[in-house]
Amino acid sequence: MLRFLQPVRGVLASPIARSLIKLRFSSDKMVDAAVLEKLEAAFKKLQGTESKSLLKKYLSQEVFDKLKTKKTGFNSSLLDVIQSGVENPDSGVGIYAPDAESYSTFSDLFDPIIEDYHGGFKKDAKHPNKDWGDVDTLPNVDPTGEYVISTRVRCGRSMEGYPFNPCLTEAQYKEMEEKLKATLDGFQGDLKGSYYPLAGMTKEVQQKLIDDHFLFKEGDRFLQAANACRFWPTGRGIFHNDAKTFLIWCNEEDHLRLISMQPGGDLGQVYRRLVTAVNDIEKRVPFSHHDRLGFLTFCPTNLGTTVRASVHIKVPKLAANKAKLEEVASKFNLQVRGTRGEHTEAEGGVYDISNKRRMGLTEYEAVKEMSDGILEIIKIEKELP
Ligand SMILES: Nc1ncnc2c1ncn2[C@@H]1O[C@H](COP(=O)(O)OP(=O)(O)OP(=O)(O)O)[C@@H](O)[C@H]1O
Repeated sequence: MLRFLQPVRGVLASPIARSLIKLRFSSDKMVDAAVLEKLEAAFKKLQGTESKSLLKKYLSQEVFDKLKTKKTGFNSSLLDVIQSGVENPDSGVGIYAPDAESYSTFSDLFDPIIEDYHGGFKKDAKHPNKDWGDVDTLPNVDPTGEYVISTRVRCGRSMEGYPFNPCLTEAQYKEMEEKLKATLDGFQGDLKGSYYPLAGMTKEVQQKLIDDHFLFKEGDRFLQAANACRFWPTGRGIFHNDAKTFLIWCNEEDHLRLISMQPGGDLGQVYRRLVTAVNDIEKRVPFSHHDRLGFLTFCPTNLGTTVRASVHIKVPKLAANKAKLEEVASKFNLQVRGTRGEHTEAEGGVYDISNKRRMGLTEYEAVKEMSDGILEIIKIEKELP
């Protein structure tokens, strides 16, 4: 520590040096001068943008000063948390947790963002226990098949004992992929399938899987700026059953994404399949869970249930008035995305509409929120002249 502080003694007048000296006796966990300098530059850059991100909204000078010298046991600093939002001022949120400890070390920034995003999950709130509810009670949201093109429910899981993307080593990526592969034989019946590593997959096959909405896209600038794409494509891949109705993404944004999807609006069937698969894999792989925050994920928007239930839906009358569509969606706590997912545009009038909140409610309630909202959206669409 002392050896490290000596070079800055000559510049005691600078705010960076003062912060370091102040913390010298209070904590072993403090960032080095180079990181602090980058952080100061990043904060200045963010202040100079018109960004509408939650990062910009909640990273006040006071919060910044309180957090800028801290780091976690994995050496993650505030820079690791905010760099994606700084690089991408068009981010909706703009922060990621490089490791689980970040949620507490940088709680002065995470907590208000979590509360804002998840509709009032306060810093003293506790996420409810996992509860998939009565899996036989969710409806087909569009029995006539006029509006809903496909339905998908996904959840994220982190393997216990591993940090998130920015802190993973190449060896850990490989190890995690092997661990997943070793469990996949356990799937029975229509969940049975094969694992396809990204390394070695032809570009044509990869692009077809992306175009068909089965596989994550490559080169996501938000994840790249968050330092989440190191050693790509090592340790990344996709498992799917023959019918491509049940899929697992390995080491994209989260360690695992478990996905159930199919054409049409039969949410009940999609949900039952996901619940069966998650219950099955949870018996074989231990997942990171936090007492207060629920299941842990890389992005704070996914904490808690981690569930995003979505439909691809065509509502031409509502789409002709995007403001109205957004108004209805927000009334039902829904999020509207483009056809290829977050940060994309609607193609041919097809929107991806999903539950926005994932914390402070159960898995069942999160999916029900989407279901109720979509039923209402279809009703409004039918009533419009
Ligand atoms: N209901 C749906 N039917 C078909 N494809 C869907 C549906 N919902 C999402 N997708 C597809 O899933 C892929 C991934 O989308 P996207 O990355 O937005 O969401 P995600 O996997 O839930 O993760 P995240 O919220 O972290 O971005 C995209 O190709 C998207 O079009």
